[in-house]
Amino acid sequence: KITTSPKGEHPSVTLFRQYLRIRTVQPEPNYVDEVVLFLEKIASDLGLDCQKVEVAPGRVVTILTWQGTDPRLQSLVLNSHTDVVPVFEEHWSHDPFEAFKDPQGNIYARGAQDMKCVGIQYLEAIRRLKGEGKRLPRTIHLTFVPDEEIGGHKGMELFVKRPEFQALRAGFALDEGLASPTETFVVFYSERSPWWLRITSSGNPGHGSRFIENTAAEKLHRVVASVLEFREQEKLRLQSDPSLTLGAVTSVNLTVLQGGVAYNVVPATMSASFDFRVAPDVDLKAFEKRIQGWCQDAGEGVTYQFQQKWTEPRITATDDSNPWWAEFSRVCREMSLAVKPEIFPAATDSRYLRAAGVPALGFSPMNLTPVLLHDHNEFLNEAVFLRGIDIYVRLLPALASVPALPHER
Ligand SMILES: CSCC[C@H](NC(C)=O)C(=O)O
Ligand SMILES: [Zn+2]
Ligand SMILES: [Zn+2]
Repeated sequence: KITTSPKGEHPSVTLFRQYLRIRTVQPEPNYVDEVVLFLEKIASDLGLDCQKVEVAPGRVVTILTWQGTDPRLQSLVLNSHTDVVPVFEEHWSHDPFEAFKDPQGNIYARGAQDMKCVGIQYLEAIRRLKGEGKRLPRTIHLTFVPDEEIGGHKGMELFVKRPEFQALRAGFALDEGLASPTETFVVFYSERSPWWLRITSSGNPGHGSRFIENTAAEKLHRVVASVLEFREQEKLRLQSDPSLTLGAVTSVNLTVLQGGVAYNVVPATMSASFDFRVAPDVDLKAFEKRIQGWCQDAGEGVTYQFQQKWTEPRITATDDSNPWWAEFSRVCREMSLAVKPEIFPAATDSRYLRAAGVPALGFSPMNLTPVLLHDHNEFLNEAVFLRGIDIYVRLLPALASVPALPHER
């Protein structure tokens, strides 16, 4: 239920704190009982249409819609995910699901930055615009999706394949970005492709006291060395060129090692798992060949399998060839917001939207804020949160008024 504001608190902040108290925490987020009801209540308060699409059992996408005045035009999609990552409660100074606010206005909660703030900011901007009697040409759909934090496989990945998504006729989308510790805001126009792969090495087994030839461990060591050498090169490339950001290079980490049964038994197989994040300008076929080469060079019986392999990186143009970018950047200039376009270093649901043909920008309007997503003591200051609503109050009318594009005429 939505209560009245504590004395002196802005009602948008109160609503934000209520959303933060809903435990949509992975791995068992409660979507259906609480979030959907919470969003339905807001939809009815704001006079927005509300539909629910259950993309997988218990996995509901809730869509709130503000109809535009010109039904021929494609819509603006404002996406946010409703789930949050787990917490290590003992490392938090306050209960991460209490949304405690300190005297400086810092609101501590899991999801304060990632990304319950953005979901409420969209809604509160629309509340204000509707309150001013505004009508906008393009329809605005707010999509609240499940399971982003575990890859979106039972969330956005399924949703973009559904007829209900087609029916939204999305022309452009906003989705999450990252906080920025400086005055400058960051906006993300592409993402790196997650490639999660396990390299398995097989070799001769035998007694641990002997010099067994051609062991799984020796070959695994060789391939791991090749991967880590590549890692070092990319790290140096990033460090030596100040124009590059993390998202612009390919990173890799060795994250899991498996194998072995006993100290004195040389195992027949061992494996190493890697989290690669491939930059969007990389030729993916050639990159896979390179991985194949590292395996072959390590010796017979070294193979790889993908656990996750994204092969559809897309870039949303950040020049005036993209009318959505032109409007976005114009509003930022008018508001004197410094904005830096970057490639998102990790993966968000934007990748599914872009691959479905919808240009998308990742933008969470949080400057002067340390980057604490997935970290202990995640917080957002209420003044920064409220400023974000002001920013959407300017952005949404501009984006929802982009004139008919050539394919819409
Ligand atoms: C590949 S699906 C996992 C998604 C997750 N997203 C974030 C933002 O951490 C990641 O990049 O690891
Ligand atoms: Zn997120
Ligand atoms: Zn996250």
